[in-house]
Amino acid sequence: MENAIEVKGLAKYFANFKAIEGVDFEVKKGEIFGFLGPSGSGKTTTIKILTGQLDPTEGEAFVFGENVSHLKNPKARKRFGVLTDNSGLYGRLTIYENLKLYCELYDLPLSKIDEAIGFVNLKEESKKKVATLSKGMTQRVVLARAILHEPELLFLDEPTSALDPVNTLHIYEGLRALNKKGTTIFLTTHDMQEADTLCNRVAFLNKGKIRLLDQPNKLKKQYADATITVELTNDEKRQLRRDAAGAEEMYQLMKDNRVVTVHSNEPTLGDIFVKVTGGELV
Ligand SMILES: Nc1ncnc2c1ncn2[C@@H]1O[C@H](COP(=O)(O)OP(=O)(O)OP(=O)(O)O)[C@@H](O)[C@H]1O
Repeated sequence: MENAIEVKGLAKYFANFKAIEGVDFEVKKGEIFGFLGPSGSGKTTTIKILTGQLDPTEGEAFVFGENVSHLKNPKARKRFGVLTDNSGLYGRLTIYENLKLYCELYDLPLSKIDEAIGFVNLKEESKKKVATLSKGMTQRVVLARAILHEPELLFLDEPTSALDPVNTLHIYEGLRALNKKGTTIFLTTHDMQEADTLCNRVAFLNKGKIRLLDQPNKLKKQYADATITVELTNDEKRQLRRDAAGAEEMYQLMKDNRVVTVHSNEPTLGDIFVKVTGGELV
């Protein structure tokens, strides 16, 4: 499968401070790839390099085979969409008018505006001025703008950080639909649940370095402990090992009709992150 993104030995120093160092990864076309890490781990710095907003100190990065140093050319940026916190919206214009400006810039039919506004669940607010919107609404307008031209690759920096649970789920649904239509998604988040729900593969970033990279399910299997928890009719919770002795005990408990529930002790991505990095996810 062709790669949408390739990163080799990437580093960014701010004076003597190493924001990221020795970062290597690839994102395949069609993937939703999660770049996960706590505040200050280097997620935004990486997105800024990948979208041509910052030059790396060392290493190389390619988007659709093109060195990102060429992305200063606006035409080259047409193939991707970006959602970061620097919104670039016009406060005195309405949501609709802001999106119309972008339609004109990208030479898109105005019908795309309604699609994008529906995507982010803002139909009723479309005539409101952006300056009057809440943080979560503004975040959704920025997302609408990022997907307006149905980019082949979408960079999302913490896309749901200001959203309520209902709109978060709405955005997840929309992102999955967009991905099904062919958009590759590079997503940064510190929300491990979000990453687990959306991503095909995740990279754990801590203090500027990638510590682990794989599919969420593989990681959970790899780090699962060898026990299951059985809840019994007398409210007792018993830990059974996944071996012959555990199977024997389970057989007996089931035969005696004492089993209420059985749970595998699978770790969350958050548990694995803390285990691997020794750090907290804040
Ligand atoms: N322009 C800059 N000058 C100096 N230091 C910077 C600059 N930009 C980022 N840094 C530092 O680099 C580190 C990584 O920052 P970055 O914004 O990439 O983190 P992040 O993982 O996106 O964090 P958050 O989740 O809080 O957005 C931080 O310690 C930050 O203070």
